[in-house]
Amino acid sequence: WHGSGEDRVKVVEWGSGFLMSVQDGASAGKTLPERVKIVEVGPRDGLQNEKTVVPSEVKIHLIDMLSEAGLSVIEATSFVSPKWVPQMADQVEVMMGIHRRPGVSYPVLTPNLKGFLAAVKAGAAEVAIFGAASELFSKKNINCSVDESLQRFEEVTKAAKEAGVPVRGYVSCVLGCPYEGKVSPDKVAQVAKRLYSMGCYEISLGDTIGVGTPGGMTEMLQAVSREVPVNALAVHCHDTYGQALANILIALQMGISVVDSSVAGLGGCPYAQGASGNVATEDVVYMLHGLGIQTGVDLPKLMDAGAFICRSLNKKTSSKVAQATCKL
Ligand SMILES: CC(C)(COP(=O)([O-])OP(=O)([O-])OC[C@H]1O[C@@H](n2cnc3c(N)ncnc32)[C@H](O)[C@@H]1OP(=O)([O-])[O-])[C@@H](O)C(=O)NCCC(=O)NCCSC(=O)C[C@@](C)(O)CC(=O)[O-]
Repeated sequence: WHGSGEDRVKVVEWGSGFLMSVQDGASAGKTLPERVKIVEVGPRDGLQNEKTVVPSEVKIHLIDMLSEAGLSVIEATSFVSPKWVPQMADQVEVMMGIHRRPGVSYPVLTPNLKGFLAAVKAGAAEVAIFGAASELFSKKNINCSVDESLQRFEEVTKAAKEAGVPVRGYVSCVLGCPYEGKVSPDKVAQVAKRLYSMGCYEISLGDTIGVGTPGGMTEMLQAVSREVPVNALAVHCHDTYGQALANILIALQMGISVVDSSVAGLGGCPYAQGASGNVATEDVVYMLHGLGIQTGVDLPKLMDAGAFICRSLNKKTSSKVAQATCKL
């Protein structure tokens, strides 16, 4: 049971029965990971696009609820220019306010050395740099070409290495760009390789506008995995066209065991026209548990976090699982 009073509803994880047939069918003969690490990006990717200012206390409470729910990686905020992304301007308050649970990592986005230094000063113990496989998206998002961005990221990874801070790397627009259209898998592989070579321990491949389908996902992952070991890859799927879970299943079948998602399916990138929210964490957890894959996440507690942020933002959840089981 989950919630209280009239809102109390029964959450049943139907997963194992239904998804066994998926295992018997689509995944037949393919080994799925026993455990998946979920990287919760709701407080950053989810909230960066909100039009009205979300109070820092709400962000802090959300992050604390997510860590209570068992998520081991929660992307907390961004150290980017407040002129570019005003919603993340309270990054220091957020980093200072959260109750850090042992064993939980709270990475933050840092586009350049200035952001990295500010993040470390605010207590960040892990950072993420974010590049793109599309020139026009790179220009719109971080105001420089892909090559220029990689030079900036070299400065960040060098400083991070000296400070002993792990760095995660993102590649955006891996399955399509809102400004350039189709993106070549080879370009994605080149950018991923550069980020990995400069010391990123994990490369998250972002379908920023959620246009990819399983065929494109397979082709792109084949190209990238020729350059970067599969165990250093993650997928980051937006769900604009409803393809995210299918694409994630493909990634799992190809040996990837790190999945980014956003509670209640919040989000979208302010510099990617048409980008909708990330795949909902609730839906990813439901699918993974149904496949018998461990996540360490308590689904009812996660749904409480989703209900909390939806109430605070006065919006409906995008999670199908939450819609099916709650009166949101
Ligand atoms: C990268 C910049 C800063 C370049 O922006 P710029 O204007 O080219 O930077 P600049 O170096 O010329 O500096 C201009 C001003 O910004 C300041 N500045 C410079 N750096 C920083 C910093 N780190 N923190 C705070 N302030 C900064 C700097 O001090 C200066 O201040 P002023 O003198 O005008 O007062 C800007 O374009 C920016 O902040 N972009 C961030 C965009 C962003 O956050 N996008 C969303 C995240 S990406 C995403 O969502 C995709 C992802 C990761 O989720 C994966 C996926 O879905 O694909």
